Amino acid sequence: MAILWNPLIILFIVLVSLFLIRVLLFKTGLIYVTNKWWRRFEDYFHVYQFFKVPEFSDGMQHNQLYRKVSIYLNSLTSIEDSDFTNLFTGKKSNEIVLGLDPNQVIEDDFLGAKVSWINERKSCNTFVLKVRKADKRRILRPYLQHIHTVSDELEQIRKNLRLHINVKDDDDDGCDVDNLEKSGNGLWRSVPFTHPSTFDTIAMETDLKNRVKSDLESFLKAKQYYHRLGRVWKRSFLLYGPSGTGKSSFVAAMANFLCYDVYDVDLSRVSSDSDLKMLLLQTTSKSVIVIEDLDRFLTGKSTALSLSGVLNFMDGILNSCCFEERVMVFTMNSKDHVDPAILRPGRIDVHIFFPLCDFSAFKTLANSCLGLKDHKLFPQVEEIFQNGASLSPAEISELMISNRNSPSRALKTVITALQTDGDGRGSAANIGRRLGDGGSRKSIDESSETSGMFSRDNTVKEFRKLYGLLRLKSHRKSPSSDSASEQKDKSQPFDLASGQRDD
Ligand SMILES: Nc1ncnc2c1ncn2[C@@H]1O[C@H](COP(=O)(O)OP(=O)(O)OP(=O)(O)O)[C@@H](O)[C@H]1O
Ligand SMILES: [Mg+2]
Repeated sequence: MAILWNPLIILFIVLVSLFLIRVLLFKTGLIYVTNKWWRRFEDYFHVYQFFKVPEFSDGMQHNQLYRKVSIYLNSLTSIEDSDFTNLFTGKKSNEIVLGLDPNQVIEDDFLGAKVSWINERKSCNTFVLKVRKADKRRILRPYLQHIHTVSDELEQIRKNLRLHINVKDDDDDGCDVDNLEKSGNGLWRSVPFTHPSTFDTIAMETDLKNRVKSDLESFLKAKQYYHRLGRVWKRSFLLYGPSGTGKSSFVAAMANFLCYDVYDVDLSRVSSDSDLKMLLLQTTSKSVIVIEDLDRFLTGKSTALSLSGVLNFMDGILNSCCFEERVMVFTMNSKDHVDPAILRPGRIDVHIFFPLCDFSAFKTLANSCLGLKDHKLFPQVEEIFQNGASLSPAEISELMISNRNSPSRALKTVITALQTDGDGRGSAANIGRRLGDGGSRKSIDESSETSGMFSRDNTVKEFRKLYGLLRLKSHRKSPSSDSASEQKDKSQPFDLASGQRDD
């Protein structure tokens, strides 16, 4: 009998018992029952305060806080641990989302305090927040602020982006505008914006891409900064370069990155300057406003719009009234024949040149279109690029995509195309024939213009100059050489303006 009082034996029995209790609690689910009892027991020692968030106010106005709380609660992981909850299909076909059930209670932790919410469904739907009185003063305000922030972020992520296009009442060009959703008092029609382009899918110099991304990121956070400077919180970009170099895809990537709607202004459908103003007035914040091929429009014969109408659209007084949190993007094939007033410093914040394909862009395309990181034909391709031959990324990706079943054949086709093109870039007709009607080169003029830019001798120098990198470098080297205009540029995160201004 004395052996039972041996301390080692006692310790052994205690450990085994604890182990068995643990197994019993966790394997059977008794742990949940115990937790529940424990919480009920704890509740007896606390005083609680309740806050109601009704769906509607007394005047039957929608309570925005109710919507935000709902978004927030449905995103909590603790909803998965509830005794029961609703399952719904999400926006994507394979997505399943959790949703609170009527009268369901859900718990949350904030700054070390435990709070709970009841999804009350009576005559008026209400969320009831239960907070310990001892914690109320410390956590209530920051907790509600936290709910605001989280729900705003979630809304931004889940937002279904839309593409808005401007219409004329008497549209008779075959575009069935009646099937599109009306927006902005009927001047705009919209469709879901589902363009898959992202910054990852665009073949572009990495440094430049990162600069654009960080420019956009700092723009998103810069509301106070812009206001302190007395500037409207907007940013404008000029994307220019030969056809098929990714300008339109880049606009889509920007919109996807920012999670902004796109307003695509078709100037040929605008009948007067005041029409253009009305269009601008009816855009919403958090949007990218795009005018494509501005050079073509300005050098065209349209009499409906004046140059000053376009300039006012870009940065007129109207912008300061209703132009918060918007990004404007203009695309052009060339700046050459554009009125200098459009290009004057300060009119458009950032100028980005889109060059023809170089070897580095080629490798990005080979990776994305063919899944090739390296290939024995790459050195040959590199040599051809070094000799000055170039096609647009659109032309090269088209050749790769149509031969995607055989990467070697795809590369050989690209090599032949580059060799045929040579360093003259003059045979636009050939390329057009090679690529069929979809060939993206638009005119022989454009090709000769670009061959000048990328002549064999000064490719690298011109390339860097066009990206404005030389200027950025010199800024870094000589901060003391501040001219008035340089000072102005420093107020911007960066400026990729190139061409004459840099010379
Ligand atoms: N830099 C690039 N990276 C990846 N794909 C590209 C790039 N440039 C063009 N492409 C591809 O080529 C096609 C045409 O590109 P996009 O329409 O963006 O060119 P663009 O510069 O707007 O031409 P345009 O001046 O004729 O309007 C798209 O399918 C796009 O995916
Ligand atoms: Mg385009």
